Amino acid sequence: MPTLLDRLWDPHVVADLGDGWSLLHIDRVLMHDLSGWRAMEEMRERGLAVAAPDLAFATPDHAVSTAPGRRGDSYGPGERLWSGLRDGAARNGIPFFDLGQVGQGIVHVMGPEMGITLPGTTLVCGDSHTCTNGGLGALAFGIGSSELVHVLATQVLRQRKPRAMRVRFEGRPGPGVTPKDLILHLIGRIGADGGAGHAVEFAGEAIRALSIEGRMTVCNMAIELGAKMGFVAPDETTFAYVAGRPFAPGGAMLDRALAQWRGLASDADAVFDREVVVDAAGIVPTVSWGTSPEHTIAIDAAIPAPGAAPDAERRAAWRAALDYMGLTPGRPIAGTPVDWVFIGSCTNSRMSDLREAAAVARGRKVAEGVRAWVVPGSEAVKRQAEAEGLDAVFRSAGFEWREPGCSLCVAANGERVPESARCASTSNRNFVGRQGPGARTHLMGPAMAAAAAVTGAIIDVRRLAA
Ligand SMILES: CC(C)[C@H](C(=O)O)[C@@H](O)C(=O)O
Ligand code: SF4
Repeated sequence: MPTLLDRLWDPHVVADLGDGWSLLHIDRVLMHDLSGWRAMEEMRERGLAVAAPDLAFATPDHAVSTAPGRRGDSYGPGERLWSGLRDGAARNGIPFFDLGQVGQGIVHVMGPEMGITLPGTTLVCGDSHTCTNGGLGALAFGIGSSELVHVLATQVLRQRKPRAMRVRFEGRPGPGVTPKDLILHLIGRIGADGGAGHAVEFAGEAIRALSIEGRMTVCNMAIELGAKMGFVAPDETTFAYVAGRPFAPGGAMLDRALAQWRGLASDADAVFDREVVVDAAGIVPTVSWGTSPEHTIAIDAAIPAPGAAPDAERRAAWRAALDYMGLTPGRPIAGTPVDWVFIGSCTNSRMSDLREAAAVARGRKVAEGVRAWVVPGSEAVKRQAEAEGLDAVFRSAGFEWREPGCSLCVAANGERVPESARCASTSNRNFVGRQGPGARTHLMGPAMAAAAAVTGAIIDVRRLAA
């Protein structure tokens, strides 16, 4: 009767600490320039050694400039974080993927792409979107700074086993409906706390049909459901993705791994603490209108009125969100003009995302008065996109083609959407001030964001003539 959560969790339990707590072995640690740098500083101050440097990996992503020709010191305040991460990694014998090298990128993009993330592994990072790696069937989750120091020093971590939740996307979504729409729709339906206290297994026909990149987009936003962990059972699609990657096992090791990985699934009679079924065929392109990822609506819907909120608390939240976003209830969300477009972030900056956006941008022009950025998720994505000529497609349409990093997703590197400007964004959080003080964010998928760029407004990409 075990669930996939049991099969991922139980083999990693080093000790049962009672009351639902376990001491877990951690198989992989990823570090970025904000949390990773700080953890290694603390290790040094306390005279602690890294227990297993060969299981840890580091790359700068948050506080580095993404301007063409950037260097580690291009963004002044980030220079210390970039060099601190580099020096900390060197001191501890941890591989560091520097700017301009394959392996550099948003930490959740580079882990899977380098074969660091493997099915069945426990993987942690001092970053809430670590759940992205669950797209490969890993038990991956974000941890706090003291936990990160603990893992680096001991390779184990004290954790409470979450409850098991399954979301089944049944049926197949229609043309023009992307993984981002699946997850935005789900969060809109069950709320930003819909997965709180749970680990979410994403399943069903629509999930099985997704590429690994699509599964990562879905798992990326598990945290926006309040779940620290989200994952998909690995299958042949997963195994084909992993094989041949730089840090993935090969030869006889791969055969042994595959034999194990094939067992990573929930039993047919597994019992979940919570189960949600979604009709994927009924989902249309979805966008956010407010300041929480649960504030999402179908592209053909009207901006909601606070009076329609389910309770008093949310009525107040909706009112404040509409005010911040400068939107009028009752008006269609489609047709809302945008000033900025951001295609990037660990949600949607991989090859499939850029291909999807480029297909819309090809032969079109960014609307007048709109600034549109494409920020590839990693150096490898950037090189591949350039090899396919996607950078040229974007550039000739008037998009800016930039260097890999988090950039406008969180505005931690000096890049920001100006105050009051409205941005169509492929990222995962539309919080107040997230893309810059006073900036207004609308979450959507890459094709929808590209469509907003070329029309100057939020629009149903399916209405753009081919
Ligand atoms: C800065 C980092 C710790 C943070 C996170 O934990 O997610 C960031 O990546 C984000 O997306 O808000
Ligand atoms: S791209 Fe955005 S969500 Fe992802 S790690 Fe960077 S800041 Fe966090």
